[in-house]
This record gives sequence, structure tokens and C-alpha cells, in this order.
Amino acid sequence: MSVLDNKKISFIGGGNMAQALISGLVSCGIQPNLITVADPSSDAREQLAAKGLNTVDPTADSTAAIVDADIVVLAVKPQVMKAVVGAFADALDNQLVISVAAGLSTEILSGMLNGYRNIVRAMPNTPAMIQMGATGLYGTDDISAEQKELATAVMEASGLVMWVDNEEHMHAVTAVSGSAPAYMFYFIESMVDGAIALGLDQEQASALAMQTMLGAAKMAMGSDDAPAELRRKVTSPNGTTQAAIESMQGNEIGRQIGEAMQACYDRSQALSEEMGK
Ligand SMILES: NC(=O)c1ccc[n+]([C@@H]2O[C@H](COP(=O)([O-])OP(=O)(O)OC[C@H]3O[C@@H](n4cnc5c(N)ncnc54)[C@H](O)[C@@H]3O)[C@@H](O)[C@H]2O)c1
Ligand code: PRO
Repeated sequence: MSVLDNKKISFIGGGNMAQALISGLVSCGIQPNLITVADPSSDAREQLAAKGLNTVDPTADSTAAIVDADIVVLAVKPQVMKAVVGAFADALDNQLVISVAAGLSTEILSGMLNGYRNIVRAMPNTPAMIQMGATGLYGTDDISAEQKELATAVMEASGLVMWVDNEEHMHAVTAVSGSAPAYMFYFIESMVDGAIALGLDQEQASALAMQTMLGAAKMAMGSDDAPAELRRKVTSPNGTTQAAIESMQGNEIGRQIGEAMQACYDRSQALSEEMGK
């Protein structure tokens, strides 16, 4: 039994993020024939239909995906959102709307939807593609407890879900998880380059760096020890790890990571302001 049983879910936009979320839903047992995707690209529709999903061409019928849906997931680029939702806004009738668009506040979205307010805003990340995502959620005061559960279930199908009760915190979610897979890939890239410089080949360097990142994250998640204590347990006095950590601390890598996250937060705020104009 799931709160999503027999619920009809429509995706507006069938690109990367929609496909990641859909694959999570299907792997959690949601019947593909309960999912509809509206996308103007015939190639995208063909691929999605081959998976048993219903597809709709929004340029032929802008409200077809909306009218029967219980949940509508907005998964188009922020820049086209206004034009896309303007075409069906007046057909909304108590559906839960979940937007995954970066930078669009619930107030901006509500304005684009002609005042409709049953809106949850989500900030997922790309590991949702392998059901290892992390998603921040924020809802307006108008969503019901049942709709909150529905939004949780839709996003939890692709990984961890975290609600925030202050919409400004969605910028922080973007900094710590939405954009953060890119930081992790950058760290892996640098580790691999470092290992190759020390004599390993690409295959050896990649396998060891990635397994270490995965193992450390899983260990930290399953441990009662704080990350700082886990780090201490790797670090023998005057040993190899101490040399590496002292080099990082000397270069203030921790402060630099904080600065990068602040830059991400500031850009998220600025994008929101630009979108609101
Ligand atoms: N990629 C990420 O890491 C990430 C993370 C969090 C949030 N997001 C958000 O997810 C959203 C989608 O991003 P994406 O990476 O999947 O983009 P994408 O380009 O892969 O998908 C967008 C889809 O929208 C379709 N589309 C265009 N016009 C349409 C219309 N009129 N009606 C219906 N569909 C239409 C396009 O054909 C395309 O398939 C964005 O708003 C983005 O901010 C992305
Ligand atoms: N990717 C989008 C960006 O870079 C939003 C979070 C992840 O703007």
C-alpha cells in the first residue's frame, strides 16, 4: 500500500529530471500506465511510450495531461515555465503541482498559474537517476496533509527527501545537494588526476577514488561518530593521513568549500530575483 496507489501523475516536460523521477516511481511499483508525460519532442514521446507511459503532445492539446491528473510535476526549464504553464493554468482543479525548476519560488509559480496555490517546490539532484537522489521540498500553506504525503512519496521514489519550512532555505538546499553532485565529481576528477600523477593508471585511479568516496559516505551515514571523529580514526599521529590533512588545512580547503557554497546560494537567490521580474 502506498499513498500513490491509483494516483495519476502527469509530467510536464519529459527530459532528464522527469525521466529520473519516473524511473524511481516505476521501480517503486507505480504502474507506467498511470503516468502521463507531455513533451513537444516526438523523439522523447516515442522513447517514453516504449516504456509503457502515456504521452501527450502539449502543442496539440495543452490541457490533456492535466485534466485527469492527481499530481502534476513541472519539469521544464525555468526560462520556458511561464509560457508552458500559462497554456493550462485555468484547467487546474485541486491537483497537487510539484515544480522541480531551479530558482522559481512558489510565489512566482503561483503568479504563472493565475493564482493557483496547491504548489510544492522541489530541488532534486541528478543521482535521482539511480534512485540515490537527495531532494529538498517546500510547500505553500495551501497544501493539505495528504498532498504533503503525496509530494514526499513522489520524490522519495528517487532517494532521500527533506522538507524545509522556510522557502529561503531552498537556496541552501541547492548549495548542499542540488548542485553538489558537481562538487563531488570535481573532487573525484581531482583525486584521479592526483593518483595518475603519482603513477597509477586511469582505471586503477578511478576505481580506487570512486570506491573510497562511496565507502566513506556510506560509513558516515551508518556511523554514530561525527565525520570529524571518523576522520580522526583514519589519522595516525605523524602518519600519512596527517600529512594530507595538514596540507588541505594549510590551503584552507574547508573555507574554500564554504565559499563555493555561498557562491551557489547567492546565484540561486539572484536567479530567483531575475525570474520574478
Ligand atoms: N539537471 C539538474 O541537475 C537539475 C537539478 C534540479 C532541478 N532541475 C530542474 O529540472 C528541470 C528540468 O531540467 P532537465 O535537466 O530535465 O531539462 P531537459 O532539457 O532535459 O528537459 C526539459 C524537457 O522539457 C521539454 N519541453 C519544452 N517545452 C515544453 C512544453 N511546452 N511542454 C512540455 N515539455 C516541454 C523539452 O522537450 C525537454 O524534454 C529544470 O527546471 C531544472 O531547473 C535540474
Ligand atoms: N543544476 C541547476 C543549475 O546548475 C540547478 C541545480 C543543479 O542551475
